[in-house]
Amino acid sequence: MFKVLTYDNISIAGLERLPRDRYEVASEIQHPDAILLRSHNLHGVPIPESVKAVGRAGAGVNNIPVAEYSKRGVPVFNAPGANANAVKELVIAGMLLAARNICAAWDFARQLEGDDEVIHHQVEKHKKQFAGFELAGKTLGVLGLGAIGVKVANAAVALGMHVIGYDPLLTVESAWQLSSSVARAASIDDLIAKVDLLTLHVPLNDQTRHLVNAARIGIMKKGAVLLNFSRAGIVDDASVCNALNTGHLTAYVTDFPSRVMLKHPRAIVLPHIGASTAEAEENCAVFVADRIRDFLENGNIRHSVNFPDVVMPRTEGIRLGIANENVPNMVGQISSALADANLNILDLLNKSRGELAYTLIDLNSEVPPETLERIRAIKGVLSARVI
Ligand SMILES: NC(=O)C1=CN([C@@H]2O[C@H](COP(=O)(O)OP(=O)(O)OC[C@H]3O[C@@H](n4cnc5c(N)ncnc54)[C@H](O)[C@@H]3O)[C@@H](O)[C@H]2O)C=CC1
Ligand SMILES: O=C(O)CCC(=O)C(=O)O
Repeated sequence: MFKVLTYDNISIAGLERLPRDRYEVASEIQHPDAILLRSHNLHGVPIPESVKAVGRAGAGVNNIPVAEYSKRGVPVFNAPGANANAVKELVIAGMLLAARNICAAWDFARQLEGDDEVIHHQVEKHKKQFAGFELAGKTLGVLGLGAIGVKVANAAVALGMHVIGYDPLLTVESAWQLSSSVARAASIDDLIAKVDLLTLHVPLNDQTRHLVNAARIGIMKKGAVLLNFSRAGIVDDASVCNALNTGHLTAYVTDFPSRVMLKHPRAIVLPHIGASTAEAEENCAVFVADRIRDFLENGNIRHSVNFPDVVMPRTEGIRLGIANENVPNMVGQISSALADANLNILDLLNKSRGELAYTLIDLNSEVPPETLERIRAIKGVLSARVI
């Protein structure tokens, strides 16, 4: 039996990918083989010795200390693109909420009193304060053209907007998906200086923390709208607050509320619901549960954020999965240990990614415990298990 510890609300469709006759899945469990989570913060949470894999049912992994798991030879999986459509739809909604002052107009309408004639009179008298602008013809800047950014850019083109994008690490896959109408900015500053609305779709990391700060807001057009459905921390909220106060920014729309933004009349703050649709929750949970299962049962790695993709079809025999540092002579030392135990290698696949590597080896017979311990003791081996 494999044990899977869950945090957060994981879609049942995903949990059902882990059959009950082979998996014990619970929110409280001792010695888990894997952790399945959404936004729960794992920073500072001790890593149980037993954990072999972590699955993030979503895109962002800034809630997971990936480097610490890497040192332990534990792959962290996510679900790239599985919730992108949900976020795209909320971003489009966010642009419309801001452009048409929908939140303030709704608040106004809900507090009206009196009979229909009075209400009608009040509506016609005051509606001018909620006059907005149309998205068609406006310029949208999309920072980060990954799974979400590409979908947002293409949808904005379909709405008649001019779209400019910036992503120095644009993948070939994203480039294929992106509308040819999307123009390319030369830099972040070039992008944000040109746009009427700016939407952020980058991960939170050391390069993107406070990427939108007072200096950058200063070069945005007066009256621009900022949308942040990426992460708190990418935007310096205090600077955005100042810009909203002076009118330099017309609106800030986000699903990452903070104290300074909560009650601000020009901020539209939502709970973190970008990915909260039945479809996205199911897509993410199914995607990542399948990856966790394939890793636990076959040692295969697909869509890990820290290890390379290593997938070998399962044949007869015993399989060894070894995570190691990407340094010379690892495979040589592992092979020697196996040869000394008189084990014959049927198949072997070794791949590296940055400082890490992963090796799958199919063998003709059982690995003696002392051989496994010898492999684990090789300098640079991070984890090794018989599968
Ligand atoms: N509000 C919500 O509920 C959700 C928020 N997110 C957030 O959105 C982020 C993006 O998600 P995806 O598009 O699925 O990820 P992705 O990995 O497909 O795309 C991210 C893109 O950002 C680019 N990028 C990285 N650093 C950059 C920089 N400094 N400047 C410009 N581009 C940069 C990358 O090259 C990549 O193309 C996630 O990391 C997560 O933080 C994701 C899903 C749901
Ligand atoms: O699970 C969620 O609702 C959070 C989604 C998210 O922020 C992500 O996938 O990065």
